[in-house]
Order: sequence, then C-alpha cells, then structure tokens
Amino acid sequence: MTKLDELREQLNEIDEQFLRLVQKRQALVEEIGQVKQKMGRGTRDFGREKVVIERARGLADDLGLDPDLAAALFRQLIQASLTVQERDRLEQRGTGGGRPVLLIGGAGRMGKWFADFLDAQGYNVTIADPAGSVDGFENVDDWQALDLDDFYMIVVAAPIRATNRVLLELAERAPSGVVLDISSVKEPVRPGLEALVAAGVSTTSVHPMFGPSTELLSGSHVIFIDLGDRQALDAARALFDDTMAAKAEMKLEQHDRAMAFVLGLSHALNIAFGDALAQSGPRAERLDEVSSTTFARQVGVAGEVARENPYLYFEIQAFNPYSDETLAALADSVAHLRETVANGDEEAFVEMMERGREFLTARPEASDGNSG
Ligand SMILES: C=C(O[C@@H]1C=C(C(=O)O)C=C[C@H]1O)C(=O)O
Repeated sequence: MTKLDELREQLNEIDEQFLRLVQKRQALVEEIGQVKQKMGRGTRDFGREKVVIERARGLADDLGLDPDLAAALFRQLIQASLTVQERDRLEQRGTGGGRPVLLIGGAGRMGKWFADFLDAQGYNVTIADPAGSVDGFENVDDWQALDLDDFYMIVVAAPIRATNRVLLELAERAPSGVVLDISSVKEPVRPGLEALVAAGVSTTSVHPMFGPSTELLSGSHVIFIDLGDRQALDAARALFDDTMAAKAEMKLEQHDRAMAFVLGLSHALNIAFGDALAQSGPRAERLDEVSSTTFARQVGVAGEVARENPYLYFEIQAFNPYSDETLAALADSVAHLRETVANGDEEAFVEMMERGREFLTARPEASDGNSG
C-alpha cells in the first residue's frame, strides 16, 4: 500500500466515525423532538440554535479550525434535525385521525407531495387522476362516480385550467366537506371558486409556496385565500399546524399581483439567464472554467428553475393577468442597463445599482438561518 493509500484508509475510518456520530446526534434529536411535543413546545428553537452554532464556532476556534466551517456544518445538521422532527411531529400527532380526503389530480408532482403530506398526518387519502395512479394510495378513475359527501375535504391539485373545470363541476355537486385548490395563479380559477361559494360550499384556496421536492417546511410559506368562509380557511390552515411553514392570508385580488413578482419575475429572470447562456453557444461551456461566485450561484438557481415543469411555469406566466406588467418592468430594466453601458453613462449605471441596493437592503434580514 502506498503512503497515499494508507492515509486515505485512515481518512475513510474517520469519515465513518464522523457519520456514526451524526447518526447518534440525529437519534438524540428525535428524542428531543418527542420531549418538546409532550411539553407542548414548538419544533424550532431559534435561541437554542444560536447557542449550538456559537458553541460550535468557539470549539472550532479552540481546535484551530475555521469557525465558519463549523457554523456551516452545524447549520446543515440543524436543518436535518428540523426535517426529522417535523416529519415525526406530523406522524405522531396524527391530526388527520383517519378522516377521508379526496385529492383530485393527485398523480402530478405537487399532488403527490400533498398525498404524502396528508398521509403522514393520518388522513385517509383517495386519489382521482385520469393521468394515472399513485402507489400506496387508493386510486379511483372517476371522482364524479363517488359519493362526495363521504369526504371531509376535497383538494384539487390539477393543472390550472383543469382545476377551474373541476371546481365548476364540484360546485354543481355541492359536496358537504371543505373544498380547496392549490393553484399557483388564482384569477383563472376564480369562476370555479366563486361558483362553489355561490353554491354554499365551504371553500378556500391555498397556495403552497414551495416545490414538490420540499421535505422541510421551515422557511417556506403557505398562502391562504379568504373567500369569506372562516371554517374552510381554518381547516386548510390546520393542515399546516404541525409544520414550521409560515402562514399568510390574502384576498384573491392581492394574490396574483404579488405572484407576478414573487414567481413571475424570478422565473422569467432565470429562464432568460439560461436562454442567454444557451444562445451564446459553445462559449457557455467554457464559462465554467472561469466561473465567479455570483455566476456559479446564478447558474445554480437557473438550473433549478430549468428543471421545473415547463407547462406549469407557462401557466404561471400566461394566466397571471399581471405578468405583462412585471415582464415589461424587467425588459425596461434590461434595456436601461444596456443603454447606460452603450452610452458609457457611469452615473446612470451607479444610480441603477444604488436604487436596487436601497430596496434590497431595506428588507429585514432573513431570520430563519437557512440561508447559509
Ligand atoms: C434538537 C433540537 O431541535 C432543533 C434542532 C437543534 C439542533 O439540531 O441542535 C437545535 C434547536 C432546535 O431548533 C432542540 O430543540 O434542542
């Protein structure tokens, strides 16, 4: 065995010990989660997290290690703790108590996420999706054939246009349970929601602000649309009570305007970034070799956006009545930037950056500590 092999053997051994310790930590974290549940305490404890990270920094410093490395490592470990504790809490509390929920469109990616989420809480989920069935759940081909009054709740997780059709059909059937949709844009489903309200159905509208690969809801937001039925809204909110997701309430009218920026603008920017790179041809590949920190991060975000469902992303742009305004604002900004550069107008360029800085730094620091 060469010297290099020998040293790597030793390193393998250390890595194994390290992972065994992480496993022990996770096991303790699970136990702590259960104790906190019994005590009626929330999952997340920011004060304790601060202590854990500060302590890790101090210990690292004493050991001659980089405190930033220790802090980054522990932020990652805490993230893992929260994921375990949140999942555990959902399962332990079993808020669903076997109550039946019908998930129309559950075979889509977000539908599947919802099915697992409800299942973890002990709801009895039936999936109705003409696009296919989902293993581990009761699947029906045709929800119209069901007795809808059997369901405590009906969740519509179909593509946006299909969602409106389903909501309109549900309004005709006027089921006794709570009905809600999870569309990313609400204007196209307004007729369906309004028909349900008019039919006296307990209706609300929800928008989970995260993608289907999300495991930990800490740091995520869920929007609830008040359609005048507090009971429906509270039932929808209750689905997220045992998670760390932040809940926000909005009027239907406010939702799409906000989403034109939050989703529309950020998606558009990343799609355009990817497209601009793709169009620059073979040079794009070589760019990797000279990547900067900003470029690497931007490529990371744009790459994540590029992997999302393009049909859903089209819906988010095309069906939001405010999209054109935000896209025009983006186009104006790019045109202005181009002009300042072409004209060598330093003053205008600096002004533009300063305006952005003033806006962006006026926001309070993200307090979830997940940004590392
Ligand atoms: C383990 C706990 O739960 C969470 C996880 C922590 C950790 O991994 O160190 C710290 C604080 C909590 O947000 C705890 O409350 O002690």
